[in-house]
Amino acid sequence: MAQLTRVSGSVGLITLQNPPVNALSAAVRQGIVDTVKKAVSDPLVKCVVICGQNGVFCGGADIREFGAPMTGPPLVPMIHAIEATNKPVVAAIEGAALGGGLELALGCHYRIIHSKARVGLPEVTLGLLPAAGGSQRLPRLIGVPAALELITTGRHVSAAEALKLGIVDQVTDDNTVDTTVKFALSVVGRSLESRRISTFPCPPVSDLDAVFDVAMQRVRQSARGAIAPVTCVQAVRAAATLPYTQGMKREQELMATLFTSGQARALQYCFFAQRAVSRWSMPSGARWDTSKPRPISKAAVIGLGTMGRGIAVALAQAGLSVVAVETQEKQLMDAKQAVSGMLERGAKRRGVAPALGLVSYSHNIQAVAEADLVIEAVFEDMDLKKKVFQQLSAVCKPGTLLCTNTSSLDVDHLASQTPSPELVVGMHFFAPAHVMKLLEVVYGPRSSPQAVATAMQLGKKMGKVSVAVGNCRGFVGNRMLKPYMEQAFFLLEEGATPELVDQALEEFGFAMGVFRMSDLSGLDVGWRVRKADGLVDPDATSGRSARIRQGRRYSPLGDLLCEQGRFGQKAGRGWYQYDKPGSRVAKPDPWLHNFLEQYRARHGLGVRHIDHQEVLERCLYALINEGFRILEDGIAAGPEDIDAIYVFGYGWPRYRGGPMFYAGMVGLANVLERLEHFHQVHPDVPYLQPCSLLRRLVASGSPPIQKWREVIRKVHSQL
Ligand SMILES: CCCCCCCC/C=C\C=C\CC(=O)SCCNC(=O)CCNC(=O)[C@H](O)C(C)(C)COP(=O)(O)OP(=O)(O)OC[C@H]1O[C@@H](n2cnc3c(N)ncnc32)[C@H](O)[C@@H]1OP(=O)(O)O
Repeated sequence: MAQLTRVSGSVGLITLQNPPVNALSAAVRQGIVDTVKKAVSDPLVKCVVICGQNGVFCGGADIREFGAPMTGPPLVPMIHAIEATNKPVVAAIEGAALGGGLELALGCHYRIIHSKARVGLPEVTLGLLPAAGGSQRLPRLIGVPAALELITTGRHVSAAEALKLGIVDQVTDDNTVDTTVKFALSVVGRSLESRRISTFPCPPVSDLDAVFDVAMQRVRQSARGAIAPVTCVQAVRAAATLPYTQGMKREQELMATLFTSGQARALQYCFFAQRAVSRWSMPSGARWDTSKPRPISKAAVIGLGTMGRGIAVALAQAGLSVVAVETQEKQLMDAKQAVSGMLERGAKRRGVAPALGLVSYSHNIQAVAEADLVIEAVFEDMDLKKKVFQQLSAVCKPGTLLCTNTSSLDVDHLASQTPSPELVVGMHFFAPAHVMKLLEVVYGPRSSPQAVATAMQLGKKMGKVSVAVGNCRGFVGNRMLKPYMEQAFFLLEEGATPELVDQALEEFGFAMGVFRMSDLSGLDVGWRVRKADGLVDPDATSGRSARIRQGRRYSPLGDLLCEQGRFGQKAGRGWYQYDKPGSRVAKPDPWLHNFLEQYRARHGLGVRHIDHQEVLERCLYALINEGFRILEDGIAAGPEDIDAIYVFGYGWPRYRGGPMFYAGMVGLANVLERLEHFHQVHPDVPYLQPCSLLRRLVASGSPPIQKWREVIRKVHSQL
């Protein structure tokens, strides 16, 4: 809806009304068309101000409407009509003017913005381009290079920067609507000829081809397979090289290709998934809206290795006072320096003062006595963590929330070391903890809803995408990673190379293939876990039995590399070779290829041709299958939780929506059929056996992902 009122005698004030962000739904667009017409034809109205209700100008097109057939008046002619009026129209921007919201403002003759508001054309993050004239007007207003950067990144711009770039005409600290009303009155009678951006020529650029070549190269490199950034460059090129009308035609053509693309659907799904995970629920029925978090002002971190340092930084940057504890003096001194450095660099980037004073350091665990919440981040060893939890129980004040940053150990077992297991949750950060967006909040069977609510709220405060998950080996992310990596190892046994597997996964859109990733994180990490699980058997050297452990197919390849000291990047060799330890440039290693050949010969393994399709199906479908098991087990409440975890923590390409969304896109029946095939070929690989929830979903007609929860609920009610 949009409402027209007359204020200050002769100003037609149009207020967009569609909470929470005044998105341009069909009703709002209709409202704008009607009120503009009315204001223009009202002789008492001399000028028009457009604003949004509740302190937000407009969050853009209503993303919820994208999946459905278009109704209501289209945006492009609506904005043209505003630009063409003979009465000045001024946008009063509070909160945000994003996407179609900024395009609407660019159709106005002037723009006044509040100093705390921001503007931007983030369509590219939704797999789209600014197709209500944004790609044609913005370059005409601020020049091609600046517009290219804003449109291809989707970056939000502060009011101050918007003024500097020339996007807005004035910044105010006062009441934006009052200021804009006065401004509108002051420009009544002035010619509007020079205020219609569509009539501007694009400011000339000296070497246009070079500018676009560089931009295209940049987006191709950083977008890794995403089509919208490339299309955005093409649209801006149209602005720079074509008359406005033809540029608009091109904008629409390009938008049409994006609008129906799977990538746009995936990215829009991610937008809502990111927000849906904050509405968490537990199998007990506890929920986000009925569980009240505790206030946390003082936190503590135990253990200042890489993870502990990052967590301390994340907490301090969120404004909490932090006690950082490390028992070893030398490690404590190193950590102090490292944490201060990270805080200083972060503050410089964000243009704020570093929160150095918020962190205090101690080698004595007694220092955490007054903390409201403690995050244990010591070495991944159950006995050590148990000891820390026992100490914490003795030291902390009553009611302190005890959290563990374990990546796979049993949170409930740790909880049992304390007299208040309801106050224990997992807070699984991802390295580097002050940078990575994902936080898995792990609840055990005894964790209280209040403890979960507190950890989730703290995650939000730290700017994380926090996902509440149940307690099981590896939780959600690492549990799904296991079958994925296992398939990659098996593919090497069957004839693939690390390069082939990684190339297939990187072309799919992963930032790094499984072997490069494994070299980066260190092969010894998994080796230690496998040893603890009793899987590593140094005596089993040849024959089929050497590749069977605990009754199922097993590849000892990773163990054999570790026995050679090939721990990955830090050792200068792993699945690849590196110029020196710590170098990041992975090169194919003839030693490794020779080693694989000898290994296959020793075990009598035939080599066959493996193509990218098989790599993707084996690795990804095994991972997805485990995702369905996780849903079936109630470890994740819905597919959005799994997808958010993979997109924000595991480098899954956002434009593919996450593993569960991807399964829906390729077709659940297809995934099931391929898993059945692979399981038939490899009956000794339980991870390839299709999960019963997947069968159930296919049997119920492969409903859209939004309906999976209904099927899952039915499955759970029958258990
Ligand atoms: C056939 C081919 C031709 C087709 C031609 C079509 C022509 C189309 C022309 C123009 C197209 C324009 C494209 C766009 O405008 S796309 C939208 C661009 N806008 C955005 O990307 C902004 C998205 N929103 C945000 O960034 C934030 O929400 C923000 C506005 C900054 C507010 O942030 P915050 O205060 O943190 O609040 P939340 O993010 O939690 O959001 C609150 C709730 O509002 C919902 N929301 C937000 N934006 C939208 C939107 N644009 N549409 C619908 N809903 C939106 C959000 O989901 C939250 O809801 P909930 O609490 O239920 O999760």
